[in-house]
This record gives sequence, C-alpha cells and structure tokens, in this order.
Amino acid sequence: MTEPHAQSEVGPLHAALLHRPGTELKRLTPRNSDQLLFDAIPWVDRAQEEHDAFAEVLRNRGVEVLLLRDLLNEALHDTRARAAAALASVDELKLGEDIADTLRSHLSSVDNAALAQILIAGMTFEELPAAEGQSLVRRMHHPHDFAIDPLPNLLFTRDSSVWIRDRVAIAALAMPARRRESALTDLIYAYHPRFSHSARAYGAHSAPVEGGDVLLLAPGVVAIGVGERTTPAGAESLARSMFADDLAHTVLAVPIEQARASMHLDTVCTMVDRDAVVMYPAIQHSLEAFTLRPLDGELKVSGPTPFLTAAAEAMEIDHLRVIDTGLDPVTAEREQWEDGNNTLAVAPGVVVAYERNAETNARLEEAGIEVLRISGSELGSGRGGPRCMSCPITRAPLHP
Ligand SMILES: NC(=[NH2+])NCCC[C@H](N)C(=O)O
Repeated sequence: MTEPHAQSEVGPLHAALLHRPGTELKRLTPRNSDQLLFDAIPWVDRAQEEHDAFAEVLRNRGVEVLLLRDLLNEALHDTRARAAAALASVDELKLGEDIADTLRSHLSSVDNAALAQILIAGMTFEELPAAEGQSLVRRMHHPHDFAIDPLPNLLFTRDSSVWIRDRVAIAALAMPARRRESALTDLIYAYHPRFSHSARAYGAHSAPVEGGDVLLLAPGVVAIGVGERTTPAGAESLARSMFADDLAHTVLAVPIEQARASMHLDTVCTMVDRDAVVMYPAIQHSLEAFTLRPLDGELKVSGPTPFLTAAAEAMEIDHLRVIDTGLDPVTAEREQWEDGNNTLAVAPGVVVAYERNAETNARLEEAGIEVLRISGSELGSGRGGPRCMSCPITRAPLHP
C-alpha cells in the first residue's frame, strides 16, 4: 500500500480513487437531468462496462484502483462515520420533523452496505419506511421526489477532493446537486483506516473550490481555475491555506469562461507531460493568470499575465509546451465539449483519453504522447472525461 502523496499531474500514478457508477444514474430523468448536471440520460449498464474498462486500463498500468463505494463501506464500520453520514443526509428543513426522525432511525438500523447505497443513490419518498401517523410532507410530495438526493456526479471523483503533497483538501462544491458529495469524501478520509494519518489542507465549509479547477503544475506550483465553480474567494483561501502549510510557493489563479463547456480548468487544459499541456486552441493565446506568492505572511498578487508565461516562470522551465492540436474551430469545439482536453496522465507522456476525440488524440500521438483510449459514450453524458473521473491519491515524484 502506498502512502498518499501527489505533487504533479504526470508523475507515475500509483493509486487513484474512482467511483463505479450505479443506481444513482438510474435516478436521472429528462425532468431532473439539468439540475443534476447531466446532458443526457445515460445507459447505465453500458456506463458501468465503460467504467470497468477504464479501471482496467489503469490497473494494467500498475495503478491501484480504489473504489469509492468500497472505501465508504469500510469507513462506515466506525459508528462515528455512520452518525456523520446520517447528519449530512437528513435535511430536516426539507423533510419536516416526523419524516426526518423516521429516516434517521431507518439509517441507523440498516447495515453498512445498505447505508452506503442510500448515501450514494439517495431515496425517494416512496422508498421511505412506513411510519405511524399522518405526515403532510409525505402526502404532498410526489412519490418520486427525493427525500435524499442521489449523487450521479460522484462519478467525477476529481472534484470532491484533491491530494496536494501528503494532505487532502476536501472541496467545497459549488452546485447544490453536488454539495453532499464532499460529506462522503470527508467521511472516508476521516474514518477509513487507510487515511487515518492523513492531514487536511482545506475544509469543505470554505468558499467554493472544485478539484477539476486545481492543477498541480509542478512541485510547489498550483494552478486554480476560477469560473463557473471555483470562486475568486475560494482560490484565494486555498492559496492561503497551501502557503500556510508550505504545500506551494506559487499559485496561479486562472480566469476561465463561466460556461457549461468550460466548467473547470481541466475541461480546457490538462498536463500530458512534465512540461507539456493539451489545451483548447481557442483559448491558447488568451488564457491569463494572476500570480500569488506568500510575502511576510501576506499574499502578494501580480498580473494578470499570459498563463503560459506565468506557468513556465513558476515551474522554472523555459516554456510550457502546448501540444498543437491544430484543429479547425468546429472540430476543436466539438472535441472540447466531449472532453478531448480532459486527459489523465498515468506517467509523463502517457495519458488516458476518450477514443471519440479522434483528431485531438491523433495530434497528441504525433507529438509523441502515448494515448490509452477508452470509450465514453455513456460516461461522457455527465460532461466529464478521464481526468474528471479520477482522484489521484499517490503519484511518484518526478525526478529531474
Ligand atoms: N473535473 C471536471 N471537469 N468534472 C466534470 C464534472 C461534471 C459534472 N456533471 C458537473 O457538472 O459538475
């Protein structure tokens, strides 16, 4: 078992947290999919097959794949974890006192696997245990309304926690549909024996920061996208907390368009080698960054300057190579939307990518990057690629 440690985006990947999608995806309907942040209704069996294949590609490259459901089950062996789980998932303001009580006692009576299932897939009013007495809430809700919301976006384990060196930052997720996810990662890292010695870098009750916005460009250098999800206050407070813990010496706060297509920095730019990124061509020349450094206990903010220059300088390299995908704007836009730029490096110069982005992948290969293709026709319906679907826990250090 390897100790948690991550200081780059491309160091050989030894352990990663994934979530095999399940019943929570079956909760998606055309009526709720927008709110639950999916663009289509996934075919769940096929999504599971695609996910199993993704996990297999990682295992074949020596990666230990940790599945969120297993970790959750194991963490729930601790009674404090069970109590925390109930606290995080029973919303008394939504359910009213009676149902909240019934639900709490139900949650305390089921076994760990059943509890984990409820935490992940949620519960509808019709699935609530029967109770004595009349409840207005129960009578007035539609049977298919959620008493506990499902978490279909748990699939994107990247967003709810981030390992920075040997510490874990629990993300403060911006969208209501995803907030409860960090309660689960919080609980896993607090109560699973594997992580009992791990220290924290940032708390879930802070300003919004999502892991998809956090890029570990090099040891001590972290880029944070600021846009639809991570707020300026979130970036600033994560930067402060990393400086205080000596986890970083430079943070680049990178403004990105507040749009669905570019909800996180990793939807437009990911690292594919120690000095190279793949980037959506339309933003290559316009992406900027504010540079943050600690100075006598305060924050020193400079810029904005072009992102590529600021990044190279902070990383102490001559320049950060951009793999020129050379795509025409229409192909580039299509492949960006389908997560063509959202690659997961398993080692320097070796990345996992969706096979459908044929042009982007071809250009990566021309530039000497090895591309491990996976299919994602169903997985991609939530708008996330291989990077979004993985939370690296251990990466070997990069040797110069
Ligand atoms: N790191 C990422 N790009 N994650 C993608 C998350 C997609 C998810 N449906 C959401 O909207 O939140």
